[in-house]
Amino acid sequence: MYENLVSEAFEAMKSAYAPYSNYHVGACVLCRDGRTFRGVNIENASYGATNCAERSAVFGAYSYGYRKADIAALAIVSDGARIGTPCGICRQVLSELLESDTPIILSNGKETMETTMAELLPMSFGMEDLA
Ligand SMILES: O=c1ccn([C@H]2C[C@H](O)[C@@H](CO)O2)c(=O)[nH]1
Ligand SMILES: [Zn+2]
Repeated sequence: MYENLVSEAFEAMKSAYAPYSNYHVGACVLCRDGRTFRGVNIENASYGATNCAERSAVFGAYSYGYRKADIAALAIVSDGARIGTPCGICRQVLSELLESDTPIILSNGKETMETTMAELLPMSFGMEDLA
């Protein structure tokens, strides 16, 4: 499943800007109307200013007016030795910007797995806690 989405994420990964870590990540959001939004990790000499690929991709979709109900799936791929999973900051951001059961496909080209935000960040903090 989601072979085309994973392929597009790998295509995006070629544009990753990662001169410090040399760890390249690509992501691709699939919207329910078929549109896709790519993202890559973009590093900075001020390391903390780095943006991850999955946040870049989801921010792209949101920038065109798509919201979590419009997002069908997210692929995140990397060139690491093992499958990369989203960092803590991305888990927090994605838990608000994706439905908890939206398929998230992770791959490093050798292995592929599917997960969800419900699995990646159980008991998450969100806007309902601010009521
Ligand atoms: O899920 C992840 C994990 C890490 N990175 C990026 C951030 C940084 O550029 C590099 C090393 O942490 O990988 C992502 O884009 N997504
Ligand atoms: Zn991240």
